[in-house]
Amino acid sequence: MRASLIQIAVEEGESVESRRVRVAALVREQAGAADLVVLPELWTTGAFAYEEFGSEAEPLEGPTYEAMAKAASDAGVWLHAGSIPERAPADGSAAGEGPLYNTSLVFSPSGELAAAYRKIHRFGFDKGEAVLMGAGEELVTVRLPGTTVGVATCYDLRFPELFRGLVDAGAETLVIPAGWPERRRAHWTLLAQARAVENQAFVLACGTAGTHAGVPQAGHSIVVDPWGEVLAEAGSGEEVLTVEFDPSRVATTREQFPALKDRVLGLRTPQRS
Ligand SMILES: O=C(O)CCC(=O)C(=O)O
Repeated sequence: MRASLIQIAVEEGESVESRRVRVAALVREQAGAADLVVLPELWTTGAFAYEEFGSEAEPLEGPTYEAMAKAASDAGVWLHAGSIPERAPADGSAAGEGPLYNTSLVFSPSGELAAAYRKIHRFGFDKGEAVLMGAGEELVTVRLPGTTVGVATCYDLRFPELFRGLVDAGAETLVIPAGWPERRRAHWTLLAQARAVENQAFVLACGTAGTHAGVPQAGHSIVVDPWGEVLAEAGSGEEVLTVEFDPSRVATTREQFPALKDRVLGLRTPQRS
């Protein structure tokens, strides 16, 4: 399987619509070069452009959905289109001013929506996404030819129990769009490798480049194999990182070093008297 992670530069000088057109062209360029294309988190606005989440929010099937569905089918690729600020319907049925979510979209090579994932762990503690957006509640996996993909978004990377849930649901390849800041780049690399090793899974983690809302982005998108080896890593600028990997290595790694079988579930904390 060949995957291309498109590490988009999110800078303030470019409008959302221009970036959408530019990114769709980058996806189309992957025709014949990749089976799976991955984009970063909230690349329309930037993950730290909190003021724009509301004004640039879209319904699930909004302009980014339309552009990415078409780009996926034009290129004939599976496309993890990163995430959008989704404005959910107000009453669950009609369009309106409902809550915001950080929602990832995955398209099949015919441009059908294969999965949507609302980010479960919201970043910002007492500000930003954590207060502006709602929390997703469901783990999401998608079956691709040759591998089951488990999806997670950015800050989710810090929560190993989410990934164990994905593994229990059959995930073999973990795809993580992000807008990770440069300030904590060491955590990004370390956590990507940790999630790969502990889950004996491929990790494809795609970040952004550039600076928006005053936050320099880490870039350094990374692909890690089930043994924890880094197969490919981007630099800090805009870049398409293409890698070839063999998804069957997940099964062989899990057979040859069957640590996942030794999990002890339901551990109890000691009672203190
Ligand atoms: O956990 C971090 O350090 C970064 C998380 C983040 O930027 C996000 O989830 O948008």
